[in-house]
Amino acid sequence: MTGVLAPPPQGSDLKPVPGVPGIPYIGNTLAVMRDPIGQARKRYDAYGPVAWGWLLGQRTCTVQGPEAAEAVLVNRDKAFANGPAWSYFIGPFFNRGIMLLDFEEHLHHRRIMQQAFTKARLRAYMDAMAPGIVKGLDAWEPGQGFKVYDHVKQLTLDLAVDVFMGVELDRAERDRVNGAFIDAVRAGTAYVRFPVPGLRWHKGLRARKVLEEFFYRHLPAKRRDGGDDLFAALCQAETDDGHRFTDEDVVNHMIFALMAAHDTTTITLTTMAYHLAKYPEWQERLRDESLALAKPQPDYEDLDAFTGIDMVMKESLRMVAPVPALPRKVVKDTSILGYHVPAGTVVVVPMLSNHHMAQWWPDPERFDPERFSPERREDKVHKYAWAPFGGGAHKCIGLHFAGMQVKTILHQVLQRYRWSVPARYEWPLDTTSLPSPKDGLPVRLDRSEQP
Ligand code: HEM
Repeated sequence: MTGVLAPPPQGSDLKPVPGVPGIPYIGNTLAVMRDPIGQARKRYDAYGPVAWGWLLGQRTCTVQGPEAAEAVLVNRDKAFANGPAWSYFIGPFFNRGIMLLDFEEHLHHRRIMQQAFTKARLRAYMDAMAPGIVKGLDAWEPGQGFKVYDHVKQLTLDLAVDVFMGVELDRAERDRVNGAFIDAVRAGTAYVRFPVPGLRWHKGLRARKVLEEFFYRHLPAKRRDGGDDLFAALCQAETDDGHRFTDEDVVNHMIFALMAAHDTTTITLTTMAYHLAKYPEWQERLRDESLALAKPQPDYEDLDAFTGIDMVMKESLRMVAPVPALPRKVVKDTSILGYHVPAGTVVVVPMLSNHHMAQWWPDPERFDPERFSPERREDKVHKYAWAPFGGGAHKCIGLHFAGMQVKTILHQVLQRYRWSVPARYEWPLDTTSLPSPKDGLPVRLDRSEQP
């Protein structure tokens, strides 16, 4: 049965938000998790761009399309807050991470953090990453059933220890920190959202303690000695007017940044690998581009020459947005595209399904990297039509880092390996949390004859 979210204020010309709430707390959650794109389409056809329903235990207003995304993410009258919305999912494990801060306080932290993402810093991260990529890829064992997702996840996790932490760890300590980190990320998607020993939430809280202890232990040396890693950069970051992070800030931001960087680049690389396996002509085109560079390891300036990799990366981010939805809590009555949205509502910008809207993308289910070619630039149709990195004050601070890491790794993979899937293979994408292939994306991996 249709019901409105809340009646608009008397005398206003705002419209009420329509929707089908469904069973309280549960609503349409299962259907949306199973098929977010199909459900979004149905909702749009029935109610238009702004509609509400129960989702994951909350009264949630889903706002579809780039115009609504812009209104929420640009957040002109500061009606939408990140902290209370994201905390519901990841608060206890990523406490006071920058994405969970709002308004003045967020801006203050963001200005300091920006110093850790300058071009000079990115160059240094790229150099720090190089040996780890070579070592990681050389250890891959060609054959049938090579699980791309699992291997890329391990690689990016190992790189995170080098580039983010910059601390020498023996294998046991590396595994302990990696394990804690994985538990903290998993906890965010726990069904049982209170600590029961053995279950995700409990493990997540324990993991947070392990990570805090680890970073506090290494912090004095980082403050003293500096280095080319993110941990050192956050310790040293200072704005022109002399603001720096406290020890507590550094620890909170490190734990959050690890999470923000790791799963997202893993998903991006896996989605690219999937499409390059399905479309071997694209794999060959990118390999030619990589071989034409004639360097095993690109320099920062070389990244611009990877125009094919860039288009495939953009198209992969369009087809599978690694952060599928951006939640916000409405902190004062507001309106979106002329609909009245009262304080207390959770608003969700569904980036994954936005990227599949036929109103904005011709033939949206088709893998077509050329749509990002200079001649076509289909993303130009609206500033927020393609927004896998979000927008506004919280726009991903690591987007250039992500591009650098993804392109550097793929360049190395293309030089060393070829990979394929059977012609009829379609990956089973799990969208119940951050997207990932249920089967790990098994491919046939062969060593490339070329150097
Ligand atoms: C392809 C890879 C990536 C994607 C798709 C991605 C996506 C996003 C998105 C959508 C947001 C905004 C969330 C919101 O508005 O609620 C975000 C924020 C953020 N990302 Fe990324 N990200 C990626 C890689 C990275 C990397 C590599 C880093 C760090 C090195 C990073 C660090 C962050 C941080 C710190 C924030 C919070 C910024 C703030 O609140 O001011 N991300 N990311």
